[in-house]
Amino acid sequence: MSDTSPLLLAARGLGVSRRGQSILRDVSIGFGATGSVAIIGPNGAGKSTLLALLAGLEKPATGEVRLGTHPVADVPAAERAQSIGFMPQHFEPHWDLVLEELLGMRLTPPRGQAAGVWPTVDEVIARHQLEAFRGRRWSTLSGGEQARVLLATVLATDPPILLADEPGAALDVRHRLTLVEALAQRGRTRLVIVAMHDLDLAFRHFDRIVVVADGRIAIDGGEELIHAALLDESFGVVFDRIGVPPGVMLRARLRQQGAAP
Ligand SMILES: Nc1ncnc2c1ncn2[C@@H]1O[C@H](COP(=O)(O)OP(=O)(O)OP(=O)(O)O)[C@@H](O)[C@H]1O
Repeated sequence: MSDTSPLLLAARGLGVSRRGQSILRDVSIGFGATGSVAIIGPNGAGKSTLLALLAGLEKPATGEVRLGTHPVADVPAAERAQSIGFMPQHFEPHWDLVLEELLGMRLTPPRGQAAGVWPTVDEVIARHQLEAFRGRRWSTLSGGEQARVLLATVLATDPPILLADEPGAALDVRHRLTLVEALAQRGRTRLVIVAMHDLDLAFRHFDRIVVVADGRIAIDGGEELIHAALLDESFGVVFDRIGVPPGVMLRARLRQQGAAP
């Protein structure tokens, strides 16, 4: 997408191989300081790997990720954690703490930083409507409840960049919609990059859609991509575009089911 503003996060020529298999190949992509970006693509396409590289949590075999003007690998971990909030697909804390303790640990500012700008545990609990879980141990929360808590902890410090790996996967329809709307809204003032499988929500709510397929960026653009034939090809299905004013919705069919009824 054409944008002349400086990039906040940029990847150039990323390549990753695991067990002799190429997982990402020559991936280059840049993101400005604001925007909501949905990363979509079939299972195993490389979405999580790309997010982990962008977060500086993994190192590529080739290429580089830059956070502002610095290679992300050179940014000290504490500073990186301040700049990039990362919500992984799976998270298990080292200790099975109760929510209040978990938030307390997360909300301790790094040494030398004033505590005043950080929200308190009570503020975060109130903001994200987590009162019912305050005294509950992590292991006793359902998958959807854990996802909500995780997001609250990641957002607590208001990082300029939020990377989230399928944050809505375990959420019921209302919570998923609430979450996606909140992430899209956040993209107006911050950079939000979300790997997700719900194409309908991606196209309806996000500014930019990046399709990763077979370790490459297959398409990168705006909502007009919903009409791209490459979308069908990337997912290996046939999409029917169904008019639902003001836009269209995708309904997938398996290719071997033949032509349209
Ligand atoms: N540690 C690992 N060792 C070997 N292969 C790996 C490892 N991590 C990931 N892979 C492989 O890399 C490929 C990309 O994985 P990745 O998790 O990035 O895909 P994804 O697009 O996020 O998939 P999904 O939608 O299923 O979450 C997959 O084939 C996966 O099996």
